Amino acid sequence: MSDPSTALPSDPHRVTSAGGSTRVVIVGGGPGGYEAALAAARLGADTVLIEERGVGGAAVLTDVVPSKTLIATADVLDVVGTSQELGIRDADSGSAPGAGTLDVDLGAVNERVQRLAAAQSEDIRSSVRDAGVRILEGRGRLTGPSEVEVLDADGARTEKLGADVILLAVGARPRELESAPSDGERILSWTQLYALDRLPEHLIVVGSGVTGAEFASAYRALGSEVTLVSSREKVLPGTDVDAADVLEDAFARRGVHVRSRSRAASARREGDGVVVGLTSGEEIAGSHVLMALGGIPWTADLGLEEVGVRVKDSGHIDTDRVSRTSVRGIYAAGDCTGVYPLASVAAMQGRIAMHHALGEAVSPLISAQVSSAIFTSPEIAVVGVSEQDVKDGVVAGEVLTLALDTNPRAKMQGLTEGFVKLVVRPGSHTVLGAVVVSPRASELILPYTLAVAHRLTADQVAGTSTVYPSLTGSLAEVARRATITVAR
Ligand SMILES: Cc1cc2nc3c(=O)[nH]c(=O)nc-3n(C[C@H](O)[C@H](O)[C@H](O)COP(=O)(O)OP(=O)(O)OC[C@H]3O[C@@H](n4cnc5c(N)ncnc54)[C@H](O)[C@@H]3O)c2cc1C
Ligand SMILES: NC(=O)c1ccc[n+]([C@@H]2O[C@H](COP(=O)([O-])OP(=O)(O)OC[C@H]3O[C@@H](n4cnc5c(N)ncnc54)[C@H](O)[C@@H]3O)[C@@H](O)[C@H]2O)c1
Repeated sequence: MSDPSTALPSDPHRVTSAGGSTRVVIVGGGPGGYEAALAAARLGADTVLIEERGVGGAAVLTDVVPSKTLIATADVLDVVGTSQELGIRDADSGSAPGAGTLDVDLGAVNERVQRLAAAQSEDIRSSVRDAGVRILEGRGRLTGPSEVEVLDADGARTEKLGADVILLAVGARPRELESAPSDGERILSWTQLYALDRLPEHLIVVGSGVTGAEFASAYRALGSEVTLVSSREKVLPGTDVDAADVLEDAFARRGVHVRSRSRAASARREGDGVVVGLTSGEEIAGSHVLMALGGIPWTADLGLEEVGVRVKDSGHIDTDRVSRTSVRGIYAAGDCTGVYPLASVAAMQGRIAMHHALGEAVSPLISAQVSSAIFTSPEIAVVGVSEQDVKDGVVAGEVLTLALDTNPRAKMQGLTEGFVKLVVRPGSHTVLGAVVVSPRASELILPYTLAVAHRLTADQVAGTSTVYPSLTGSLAEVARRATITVAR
């Protein structure tokens, strides 16, 4: 997909209601839906948001907010657990502090997680309502190209809404294996983890995508024994290979057992624990298993086929870069489109849809400018063109990497893991992409995201003042080296 950078005019053929303001109906109240609702209301549309489970969506209630809140606790323990070199000792034993000497009250952690998620959901509900959006509880379903019905929990229709513009932002749910049905106690999906009140003794995590890697990292830091069942050669398929290597080393150092090239075939309860069967016939015993096999879009019973909205084989709704579906007036955003399953992208797609539908000029989604982070220890953040794109000949680029252990601040903080990688265009040295692997990489990636979005050159990044000592010094330093090396 190529990404034009110029703004597109709004759809000149878009439908508007006769007379009054445009009627917008949004199905799904996650980031795709609620950000769209806020945008539509601000643009003067008569806006209704239909949500079945809770405003904020899975992002706020079960996915992003809960996982990152849990990880906040895990991060503290990870720092403490690697603080021996900094001279920190356990007061009683004098030994290195860590999982063995510190206790985690998982009940308290999860109580905090759930409180925060509920509060965040309520905050969003209030801002959406205050913006003038009507919020309806129930399940939305298309009954025509400009009509949506609302069903209650028993499937009875409570309302039928006419719409000039419809946005579908229904998200996705965890994929399950039939031979490993979750029971909410020991065989768990990621949405069920927060009901645990005691730390699993031995958590088996199946799936080494972003979700599996984040939970494996977090639960190990919290003190569980962790086995990660990875179907691939390396963890985090599709991520920068050097970053995946750093994470595998970090897992090894922290005692996460990675079972690479292993596929789970089943999971069952046995006694006080679980047994995960691999396709090889081998079995792994643990106290709990987390199935992290990716998501399935909630598109099956949405009336899409009847109305003619084109759906891919995967169940995702087919959209273009301004979030239009194949049916005029119907837009889609977020995980149900499968474009880039991130909360930040869902929100962007939702806003873009509303701006387009309501007559504002819009910039289409530019995937090459999307930054994302994996919240493991250390974190991995990426933006733009990857080294793999360069190797595959998709883009001409030069790649420079600088290990973080040369950075003075990293030395002071005792950081040994991580690096900064920059991809620049040969000749112009325009910054095309970057990877940062370090604590708080999710924060450190922003200067590179700005550089990619605004086509800054490595010289401009290198010439920007950085604080001494700071990890950002390495962001400028690798850019400096890029200009010298590439110029040669
Ligand atoms: C464990 C985990 C951690 C993640 N961490 C991050 C992260 O750190 N950063 C990041 O950017 N992304 C993260 N993601 C991805 C992020 O959660 C999703 O990309 C995001 O939730 C997508 O937003 P959405 O609006 O498309 O859907 P959702 O957040 O899934 O919301 C969709 C809503 O629609 C509702 N709905 C569904 N069908 C109907 C219907 N028929 N009628 C009414 N309502 C309906 C659902 O109840 C749901 O509330 C994470 C994902 C997981 C699984
Ligand atoms: N920090 C973040 O931004 C964040 C965090 C979590 C998820 N997400 C988003 O959610 C999306 C989905 O991530 P995910 O990790 O949930 O799903 P995924 O589809 O990326 O990964 C699932 C993994 O499970 C493996 N798998 C499938 N069946 C298996 C089996 N039987 N045995 C062993 N392994 C098996 C797959 O090969 C795959 O590698 C990501 O692309 C990401 O955008 C983002």
